[in-house]
Amino acid sequence: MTQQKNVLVFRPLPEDQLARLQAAHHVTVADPRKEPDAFAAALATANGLIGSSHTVDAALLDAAPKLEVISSVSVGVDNYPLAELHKRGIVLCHTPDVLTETVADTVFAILMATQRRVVELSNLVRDGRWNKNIGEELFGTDVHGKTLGILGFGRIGQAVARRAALGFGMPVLYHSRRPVDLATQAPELQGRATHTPLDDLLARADIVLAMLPLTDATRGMIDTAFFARMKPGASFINGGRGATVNEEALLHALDHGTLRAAGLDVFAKEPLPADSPLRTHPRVTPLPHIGSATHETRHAMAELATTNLLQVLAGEKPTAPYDTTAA
Ligand SMILES: NC(=O)c1ccc[n+]([C@@H]2O[C@H](COP(=O)([O-])OP(=O)(O)OC[C@H]3O[C@@H](n4cnc5c(N)ncnc54)[C@H](O)[C@@H]3O)[C@@H](O)[C@H]2O)c1
Ligand SMILES: O=C(O)[C@H](O)CO
Repeated sequence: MTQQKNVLVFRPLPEDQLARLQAAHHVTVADPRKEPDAFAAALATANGLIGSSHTVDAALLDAAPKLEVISSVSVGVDNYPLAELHKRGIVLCHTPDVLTETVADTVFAILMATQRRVVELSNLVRDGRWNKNIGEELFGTDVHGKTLGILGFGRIGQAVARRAALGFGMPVLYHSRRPVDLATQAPELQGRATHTPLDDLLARADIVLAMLPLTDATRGMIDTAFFARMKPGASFINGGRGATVNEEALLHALDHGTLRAAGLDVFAKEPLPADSPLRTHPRVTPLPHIGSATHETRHAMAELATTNLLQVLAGEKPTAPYDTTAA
């Protein structure tokens, strides 16, 4: 039997996963947004943290001197100070793979909605403004057969590429630091996805998808020069992290450049501030960070995060550790 430890749950967990933790450990549930004092008190004795969407910094770690593991209910790890965790020997775990296909579905939904103006035209019907056959000023742009350029050709980027190439006959170009070995990683994309220098990708893609993690290298990477190099009339989709994009540059490209439209699931600041022009821009389809937000997938993420936490607290190797030395 594992020694009982102190676990701090900082975002709601499904009941069955909470019960798994409670069966093995002393568990405190305290959301820092709602119960900052209870959260701070539990932090002082916590051996394990589990949750998501909360920025962990060195000061928080100082207040958690017994911490052995943080189990994030997310695949992205940009909320965590990786070097600090490594220095302090705190294990970080995350939830890759279980959300890949769902996020790829969401990205494809935004892509389709953006190209075919689905939300805008649905609102026209809902608002009682459908009083004649729509004319070409409201036509969309084809998806099938168009060229998709992907930055961030990892698990989710490749899952989107499969939908695009195999389902919609779209040639896929991808840019990454090194070519992906399609023969071993994604054989079905051989001959359908091509490693392409960034300039070339931007000049040729009809739709550019960013599916990047937020790192020092990717923060603000999608800037004025990036949009200026995109093919005139192309669209931009972001399913990765908002802060990889300079949002002023994006707005400028929409209003004064040649960007046709943008579909965004993520923003530099979330929830999107009420005064953000991206909220109401006629050629932006904004979504409230719903990439993985299905009942099945959110449960699978919570289950994997719970398993990771229990494994580390039992002295075992977790199913999905994150390498805190990785750049
Ligand atoms: N919108 C959502 O709800 C949602 C859901 C899940 C994940 N995400 C985001 O998507 C990201 C990707 O998830 P994943 O599971 O595919 O991760 P992954 O690690 O499998 O893929 C990320 C890819 O980006 C590449 N990359 C990193 N830095 C780069 C750079 N500077 N230039 C070019 N390529 C670079 C990596 O080599 C890797 O191939 C996550 O880190 C997260 O931020 C968003
Ligand atoms: O990284 C992730 O898993 C998603 O963005 C949800 O936070």
